[in-house]
Amino acid sequence: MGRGEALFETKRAKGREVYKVFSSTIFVGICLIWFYRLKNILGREEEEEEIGGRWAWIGMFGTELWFGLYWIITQSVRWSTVYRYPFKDRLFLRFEDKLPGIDIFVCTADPTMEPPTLVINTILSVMAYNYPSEKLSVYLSDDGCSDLTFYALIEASRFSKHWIPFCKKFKVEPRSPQVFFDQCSNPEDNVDLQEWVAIKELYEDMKMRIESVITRVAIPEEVKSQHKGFSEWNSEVTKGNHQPIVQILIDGRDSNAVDNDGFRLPTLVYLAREKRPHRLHHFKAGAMNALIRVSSEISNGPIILNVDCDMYSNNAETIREVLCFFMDEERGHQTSYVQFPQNYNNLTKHDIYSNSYRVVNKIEQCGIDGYDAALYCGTGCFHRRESLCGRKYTEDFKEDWNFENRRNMNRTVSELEEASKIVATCSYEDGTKWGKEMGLVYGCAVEDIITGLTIQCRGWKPIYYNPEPSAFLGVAPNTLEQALIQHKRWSEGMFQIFFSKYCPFFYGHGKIKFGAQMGYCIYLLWAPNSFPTHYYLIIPSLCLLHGIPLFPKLSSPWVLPFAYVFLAKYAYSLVEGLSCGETIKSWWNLQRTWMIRRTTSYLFAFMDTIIKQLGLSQTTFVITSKVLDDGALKRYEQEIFEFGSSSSMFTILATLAMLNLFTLFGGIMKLALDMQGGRLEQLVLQIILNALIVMVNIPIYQALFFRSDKGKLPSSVLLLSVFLASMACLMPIY
Ligand SMILES: O=c1ccn([C@@H]2O[C@H](COP(=O)(O)OP(=O)(O)O[C@H]3O[C@H](CO)[C@@H](O)[C@H](O)[C@H]3O)[C@@H](O)[C@H]2O)c(=O)[nH]1
Ligand SMILES: [Mn+2]
Repeated sequence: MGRGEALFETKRAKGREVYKVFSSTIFVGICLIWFYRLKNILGREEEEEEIGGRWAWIGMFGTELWFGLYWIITQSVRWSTVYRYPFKDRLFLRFEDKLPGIDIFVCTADPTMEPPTLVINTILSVMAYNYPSEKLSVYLSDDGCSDLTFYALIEASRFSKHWIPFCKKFKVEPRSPQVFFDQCSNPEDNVDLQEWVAIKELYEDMKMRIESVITRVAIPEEVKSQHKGFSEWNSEVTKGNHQPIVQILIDGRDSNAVDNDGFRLPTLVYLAREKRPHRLHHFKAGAMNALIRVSSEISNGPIILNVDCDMYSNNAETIREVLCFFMDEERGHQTSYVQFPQNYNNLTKHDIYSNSYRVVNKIEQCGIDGYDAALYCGTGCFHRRESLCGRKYTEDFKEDWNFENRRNMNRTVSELEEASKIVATCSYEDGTKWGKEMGLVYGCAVEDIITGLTIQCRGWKPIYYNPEPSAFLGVAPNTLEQALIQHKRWSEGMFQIFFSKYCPFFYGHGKIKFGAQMGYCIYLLWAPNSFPTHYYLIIPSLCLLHGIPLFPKLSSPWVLPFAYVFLAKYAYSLVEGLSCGETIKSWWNLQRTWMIRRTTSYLFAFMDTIIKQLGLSQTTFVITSKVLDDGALKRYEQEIFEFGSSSSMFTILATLAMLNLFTLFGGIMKLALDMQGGRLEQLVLQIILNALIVMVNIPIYQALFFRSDKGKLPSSVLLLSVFLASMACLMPIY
């Protein structure tokens, strides 16, 4: 392999031309549907008089117009799919002795929802990367400012002396100890049995110590005496009100900081940035910006990896692969960040809450990448420090990869800590560009997406890379409520971007490609999908009950576009899903999940966005919990829907389900009594639609009527939903 060969390659997906032809036929179908609606609304007056439902028809037109336009937007990312291939052997030949320093940021925010053992497993997995340890620096940002998390990190720093050499010696994968021991309850062939038993025991002991401290709530005095850092937690410190805390637990420059085999350890730093009441802290974006500054004082690596506390490294080689995208002589200097997909290790077989995002990860993200606009998704992302800190891309930009040049070797640990505290105060950002043009952008619940967009608009070209096996694995929300809360935050944050000055069509105009602008809008417009979906779930069913036809009759040729668009779209979606690794059942679950998200999370997100636009409330960030009680966990594993409370979201779901049940039976009964063949022919499509909705809702009926476990829907929800659905059925339709 000679010098100068590219360090990575980009390939375009095949078969896109065929797809373009196919999607054009769907487009024709959609236009015909629009035409049919318009024609009927405008020119059907006499007939109208007797059947009624004019407004219902107008609503159908509006709904189908929206769905059609939204479908067009989703096409952009299917026309330009690219795949990336790094060559890490070439990197090895050219750069092995010149590898740069890497700074790794892990964010945590709450010791109960994000247990310290989970956090340190992530920390240990990234400390153990197959990379020169003295060039790695790992930073934990603790927005919970919890001495329990701090204690766990001290324990992890000690355990790492055993864990890192063990991983490197036996090429262990994955390098999260918990996951590693869970996955192989018997040591594999390549691992020495004695050493395996010894290290497992050390791990279990450590875990027990951490958990026993957690159950005792307060840290025992004898533990506190082990480290000076505990003195920071005096009686006045609370989560939302405390001084900045920076503790360098391992100083990678120190020649005494070595593991059991005598090799240098990575730097390890604990950070709790200052927080004060009445001071906005900007959630994760604020934490990340503090991390950027603190790390620039301590290690100042040119590349920053950022992971959420649950996203452990699943492949020890990842850093070298990523460096190919940054260090390629030809194109590397354009790369701002390399984003990996968010994958999870706690998915069930048929993915009941549709957390796998297989099509998004394998097609849509690659499609946006094809327009040089890979999305930044907040975790599993390697950034170039310069581009993240607001630098504009210029052709002559050249990174200084030299490790020694960048790092301050002379300052003592306490000098570094003091300097870091200054940049981690609340007031440090006052009057600066942090949160606007520097670092992560403030004021949006999806700080990641908006930040990625601004970086692209500064001329950089990010990369999306989806290797096998996954580079990172995390914890997906495993109750319905958690999943919906997450989607509410996401869809709200994204819709807010659409309305802000960052709307890709304006902000990105002339800076990113039009396809990319459309690609962004697939996600930015999640929230407004809620109304048309509600409409389609309610009105055709009610009209069925009232005998008002909304679709062409079966013998009319106008049935064809409806049937074609529906069948072609769903058949394609199924094929696409299966090709990305969905099962038929998980695909079916996905259709249900979309319905549920759109009718609940997106509805609330839409309304809250409007309220925020009016200036009536502030951005918040509701953290998704990563723990579950045993009963709920068991139900999750058995793929039984978890409700268990009477939240308003569940009431909406139950009401929609009951309504469709009533209208289906009511509508069919009425038809049967009527005995008019012509009527039936006119309402067939509505019956089919209504029946499909009922089928999708089966788990909700089970939770309402047939279950007795804790995760069922409470009877108060049943009563309320029956009441609301009946009222809706009594409503006249115009
Ligand atoms: O005030 C806060 C709130 C959250 N976090 C951290 O942010 C991360 C993501 O929070 P989580 O509750 O797990 O939300 P998810 O929906 O799983 O996060 C996804 O979506 C977020 C944007 O909504 C991105 O920030 C995340 O990176 C992305 O994984 C976690 O590590 C938290 O500890 C903070 O550091 N400070
Ligand atoms: Mn998460």
